[in-house]
Amino acid sequence: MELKGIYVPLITPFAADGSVALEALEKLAHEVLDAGAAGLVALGTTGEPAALTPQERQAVVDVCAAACAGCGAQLIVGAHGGDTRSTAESLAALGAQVPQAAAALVTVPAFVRPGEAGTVAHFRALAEASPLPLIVYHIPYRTGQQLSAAAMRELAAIDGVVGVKCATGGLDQDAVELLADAPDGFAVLTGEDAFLAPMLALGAAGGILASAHLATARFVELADAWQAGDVTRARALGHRLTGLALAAFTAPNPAVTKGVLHAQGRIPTPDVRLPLLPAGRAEVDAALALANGLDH
Ligand SMILES: O=C(O)C1=N[C@H](C(=O)O)C[C@H](O)C1
Repeated sequence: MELKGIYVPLITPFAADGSVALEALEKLAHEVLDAGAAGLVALGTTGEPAALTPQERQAVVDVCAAACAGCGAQLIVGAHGGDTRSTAESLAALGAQVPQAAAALVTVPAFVRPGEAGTVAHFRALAEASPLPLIVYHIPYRTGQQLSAAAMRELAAIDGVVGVKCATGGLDQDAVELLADAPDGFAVLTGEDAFLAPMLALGAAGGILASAHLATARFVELADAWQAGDVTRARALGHRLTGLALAAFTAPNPAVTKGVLHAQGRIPTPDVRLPLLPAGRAEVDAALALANGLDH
């Protein structure tokens, strides 16, 4: 199993009555897969998993699993828990629900700040118990826990840990150090939309990117261009996509992406659930203009 390319962490569309719009989700899933995405991420940050009921989360995973199965794409599912025991329970439940999933995307424990050694011990315990391979979701501005390149190498050495999603707010020294000598069979994916191009240039395997909803084929083309070593094409495309990637994050994710998808008629409402608020008109219009200019 190789993790490579562009994975779209699907938003969760809501109907006007506030329920999850599963038909719209299914349509969106097919749209991004038809545009060349390597797979879907169900219940990523972008899917607002904390605001969904357990039943809604299950339904979202089922829709994404069916869409991936239909075209041989990879399914990655977010698994969340405040501690090791509850995260292991979530992973066991996921393994029973979608044993065919390529991996579970597991956040570094948030708020607790267990230190690097505690984080490694957490993933070692999870990997031993998990029915699914694990991708470490490293996002220190949400979790409060930094990871050095050395710690990421320790994680990469654990059997069953198959990759890391680096979302560190930029291109930092630890990612550069890790990619300079990337561990075999360990996928470094970026979760920092505006830094996709430089991360690919350094050898990242791909990305998990909310903004890839809005121009999926172009993001796929960018990843393919770097893989093929076509630097001229990759650089030009990377520059064009950077504007869209930045515009998609001018309000807390996924508000702008939902606003654009709604304006394009692809989801029934732009609604997000509290504590998120909908994006403003100006933010949506700016991203919409860029997305329409790139065509999805
Ligand atoms: O859904 C995800 O997973 C992503 N999370 C990041 C975040 O919102 O912090 C952004 C990235 O584009 C996808």
